[in-house]
Amino acid sequence: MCGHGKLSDVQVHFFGGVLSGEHAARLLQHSANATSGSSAGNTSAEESSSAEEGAAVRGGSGRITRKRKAQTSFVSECALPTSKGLFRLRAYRHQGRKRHEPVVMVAGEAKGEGVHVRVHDQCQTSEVLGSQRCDCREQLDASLKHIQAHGGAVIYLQQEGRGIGLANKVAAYALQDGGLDTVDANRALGFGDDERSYECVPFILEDMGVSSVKLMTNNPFKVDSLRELGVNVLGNIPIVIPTNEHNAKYIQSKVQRMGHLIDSL
Ligand SMILES: Nc1nc2c(ncn2[C@@H]2O[C@H](COP(=O)(O)OP(=O)(O)OP(=O)(O)O)[C@@H](O)[C@H]2O)c(=O)[nH]1
Repeated sequence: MCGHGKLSDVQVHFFGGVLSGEHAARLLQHSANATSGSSAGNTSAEESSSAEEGAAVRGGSGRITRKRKAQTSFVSECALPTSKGLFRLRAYRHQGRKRHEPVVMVAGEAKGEGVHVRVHDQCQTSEVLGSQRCDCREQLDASLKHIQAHGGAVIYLQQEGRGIGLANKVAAYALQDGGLDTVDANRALGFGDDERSYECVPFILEDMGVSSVKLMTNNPFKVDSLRELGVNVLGNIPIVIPTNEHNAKYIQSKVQRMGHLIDSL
């Protein structure tokens, strides 16, 4: 990208404005790296490359790339006492388009038909740093409390920022500080609206002996994605979290632009 010209020549146009100079160049480089699969320099924190895996294939560009077979494996399980009660924590490793380590919090008998399951994606800004820009931490807390009461599982995936990674999410937040909503901010950075993949979930459920689920979510796209992967989703359990002054616009964007429903799907 920067083979010709100077950084100061680079401009990124986005809804409502133009970024220029080194910042724009860096954002474009991030976007290119993050969308180029396993090439070196990937910027998603949870993504890593490993040349020894999979078969070498030649892409349309003539570039040799590594095509990996998606694979999930169980690693171990331990007891996990928490402020919300005692859980079992199951750890997996997944190697696919992105490499990550899914974990599952399990309470009660989580096997067979109609198990209450939440598939939750990492949000360090709220879950670790206490951000109120979103409702992710509250959704995680509510899900853990729910499975303590009813039995079930929370599958926690390292897909920060709807899969774009932590640093890119901060860049998206910066654009939202300038007026874009969560969808347009992703697009301005060159990402899709949602870059998450749930390809490890069917294996994890099968490994746990879960044959069908009631999914704790307000997101129809998540239900459709899991059904397309072969997960038997019997229905959803809405997770309704009161909004605050900092996340009201984000929640509104999730409903208006990403099809989230507050009532039953
Ligand atoms: N790119 C981006 N990611 C965000 C933003 N706010 C939260 N996230 C990420 O969004 C993911 C959670 O997705 P949500 O759309 O809030 O909810 P969901 O999981 O699709 O739907 P529910 O199951 O109903 O919670 C987590 O990975 C967060 O890190 C944002 O403004 N931009």
